[in-house]
Amino acid sequence: MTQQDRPILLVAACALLDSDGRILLAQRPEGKSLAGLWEFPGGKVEKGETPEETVVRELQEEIGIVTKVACLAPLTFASHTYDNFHLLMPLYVCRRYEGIARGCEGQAIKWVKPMDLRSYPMPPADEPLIPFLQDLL
Ligand SMILES: Nc1nc2c([nH]c(=O)n2[C@H]2C[C@H](O)[C@@H](COP(=O)(O)OP(=O)(O)OP(=O)(O)O)O2)c(=O)[nH]1
Repeated sequence: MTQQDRPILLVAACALLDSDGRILLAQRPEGKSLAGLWEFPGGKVEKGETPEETVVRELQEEIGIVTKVACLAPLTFASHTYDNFHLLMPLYVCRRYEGIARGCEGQAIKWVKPMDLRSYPMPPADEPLIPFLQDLL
């Protein structure tokens, strides 16, 4: 695939924080691309959605917590070329939400201290995001 043929894929993701300043990571399930890697909850921005609405929806669907657009603060973004698309992924931080996080789609989840983020293999697009979280927290 040449650079010209590669579409930009807009994915919105979120660093959900607990009161101890730990970050929620979710493990990508078997059968999906990048299976087994640890990611920030989120997903593709669907037609008619803002990225913030995507995050609110995905957090509810995947992690079972309820939050609001106003509770999301933009932190940074990932911009990374994969084989079949170029990923553009805004990363939000969310500290205010209701409910207890769980893997609603059977995926493993983990609350991780900022210092320990590098112990969890992440998609290549996510690597440059780690220092932003470590500086924030
Ligand atoms: N949610 C999320 N996706 C990420 C991260 N890093 C990263 O490269 N991605 C990629 C993986 C996927 O290609 C895409 C998110 O798509 P998705 O999660 O909505 O869809 P999906 O699992 O069905 O993905 P796919 O099997 O179609 O590739 O963004 C991340 O930290 N969080």
